[in-house]
Amino acid sequence: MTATPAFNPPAADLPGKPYVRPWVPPPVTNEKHNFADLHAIDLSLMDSSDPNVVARLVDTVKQAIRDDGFLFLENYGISLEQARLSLPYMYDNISEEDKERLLFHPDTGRWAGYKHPFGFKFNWYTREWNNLQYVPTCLHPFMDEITAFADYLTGSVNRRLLCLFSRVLELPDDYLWKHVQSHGSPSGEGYFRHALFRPVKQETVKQSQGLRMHGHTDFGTTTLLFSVPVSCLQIWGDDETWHYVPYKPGALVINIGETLEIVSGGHFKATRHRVYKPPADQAELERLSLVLFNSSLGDLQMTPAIESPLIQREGCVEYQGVYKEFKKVMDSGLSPPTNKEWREIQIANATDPTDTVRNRIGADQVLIGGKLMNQRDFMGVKVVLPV
Ligand SMILES: O=C(O)CCC(=O)C(=O)O
Ligand SMILES: [Fe+2]
Repeated sequence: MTATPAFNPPAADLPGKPYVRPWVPPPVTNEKHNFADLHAIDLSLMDSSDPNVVARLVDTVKQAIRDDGFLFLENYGISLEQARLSLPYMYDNISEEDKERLLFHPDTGRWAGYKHPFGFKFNWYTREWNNLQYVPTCLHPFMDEITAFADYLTGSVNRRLLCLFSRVLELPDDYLWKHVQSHGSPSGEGYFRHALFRPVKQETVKQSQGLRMHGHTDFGTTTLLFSVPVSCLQIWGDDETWHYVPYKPGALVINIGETLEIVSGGHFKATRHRVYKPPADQAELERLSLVLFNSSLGDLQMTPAIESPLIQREGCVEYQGVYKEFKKVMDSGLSPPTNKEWREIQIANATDPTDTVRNRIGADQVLIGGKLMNQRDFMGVKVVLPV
């Protein structure tokens, strides 16, 4: 096979573009305990002319998405320098007027816009890509780079990943890309996030018990996160405890979303993860977070791709979370929510870890086998997640 073209970003020094200093990675933690051991996938092996190399790659991917639902991706075509991880610092120049005008309103079922609790988040949806009016003015000079970057992540990296996942399901290479993934902007119906989190006040750490985002699974197809040195992302292991995701410079952390868990009939695992305070030696560091949340077509019925020879041969797998709960809904004769209904109701009802009213036993929480769980019901689907 011919080699996949590498990312070729627009120049960073075009006339009129403000200078942005390169990103200086903060120090890694000295903490060694309690880190997950994840599979690493070299995406460039997909282009190998040796069919055995490609077959081994598909096998490794199969194991990683069944075992962990999280994996590292390397050699995917973007170098660390090209990623321009400093661009989020441009939000330091956002005007007060833009902050207010572009404030996000999750009750719409979308996380679009700007949020400023402990640092900031800016989420890019189709509306933001298509209309500069919804983009902070201070970012306008960088639209070419930000768009090209998200386009490459979606159209090249995610497309190749979905090709590998289609092969695991023994379906045609473009199956997931054509029939499941949404298209139409650099993030399709999903979104791209720039975020920079400042050190959290002691009072907030106490209120949230160290949590920054509750245990959850992502709604979409795949999530692509840039690996960053400040360790906050944790995954729920088979041992039923939380483990930090280690730092792998330049790698992408890939996580499987609920849509793929359901489409694969539970063969892929939408792993539960959360955002927690970093180890003590990183408590005072800023944390960068660049993430592309890929989403499926909004009107996709969340059901397994029964034409998959893997599913036909081995049946569906009901060992965990969301697929199992969707199956209960289908077995009772009701039709499960569409993808859009499913993601929007969850976004509109999301709770913050500092919400001391909802985050209590008897409100959103229950004890199951001695473990504290969030238990909620969305459109007849029961969602039980470790806190
Ligand atoms: O910021 C991160 O590392 C991950 C956030 C996350 O899991 C999410 O927003 O779904
Ligand atoms: Fe997530």
